[in-house]
Amino acid sequence: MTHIKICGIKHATHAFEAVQAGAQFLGFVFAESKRQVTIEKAKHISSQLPTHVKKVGVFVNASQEELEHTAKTVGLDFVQLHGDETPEFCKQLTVPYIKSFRVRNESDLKLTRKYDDADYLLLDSATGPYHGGNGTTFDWRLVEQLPFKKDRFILAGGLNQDNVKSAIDQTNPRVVDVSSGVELEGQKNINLIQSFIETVKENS
Ligand SMILES: O=C(O)c1ccccc1N[C@@H]1O[C@H](COP(=O)(O)O)[C@@H](O)[C@H]1O
Repeated sequence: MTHIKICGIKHATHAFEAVQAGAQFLGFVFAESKRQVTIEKAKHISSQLPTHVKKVGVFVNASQEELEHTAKTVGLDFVQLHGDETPEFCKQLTVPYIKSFRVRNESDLKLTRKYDDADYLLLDSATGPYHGGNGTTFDWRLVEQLPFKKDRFILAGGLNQDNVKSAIDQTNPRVVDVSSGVELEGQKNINLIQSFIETVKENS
């Protein structure tokens, strides 16, 4: 079964609806972004969520101190790293981590081999001005060359209710991760969150 991560949560109601619909992971963006939340806000939302829901903090080139402090304060299960964090940096972390890769070609996939202690490896699009959350897809055929086991594979980048079935059929990820694709006019939309989750559940 494919698990679901709804990322860019800023409001408790969106978190509750996503969990009710069946999301297993929720993401809070602490990196600079239109989806950025404060530690206090994320902690407030996170403290009201069931323990089976995995809380993920999204960061870009944060220090080890910031990652670990935020994880402890908010009660994060994972930190998700979208910057230039090296394998050596990641190995020192005392919190479980997801490493993100911006995929253009096969050699981008080879980089994943260096992060052998990552809990999950997330493949995202390289198209767009931001480190993530661009709402663009990459060539899913590249996933055929995946150099790690599918049980650690998170597919991200431009997913939405219309393309997630073919994304799952083509790449068979452990987790699908969506942010832009469940937003309307820059805000999370409960109907889009529900229909994304329903589509994944029907097709995995
Ligand atoms: O969502 C953001 O604003 C963001 C900012 C900085 C790094 C990562 C971010 N989001 C992550 O990007 C991918 C793809 O998102 P989308 O569905 O294409 O919008 C996903 O992993 C988000 O968690």
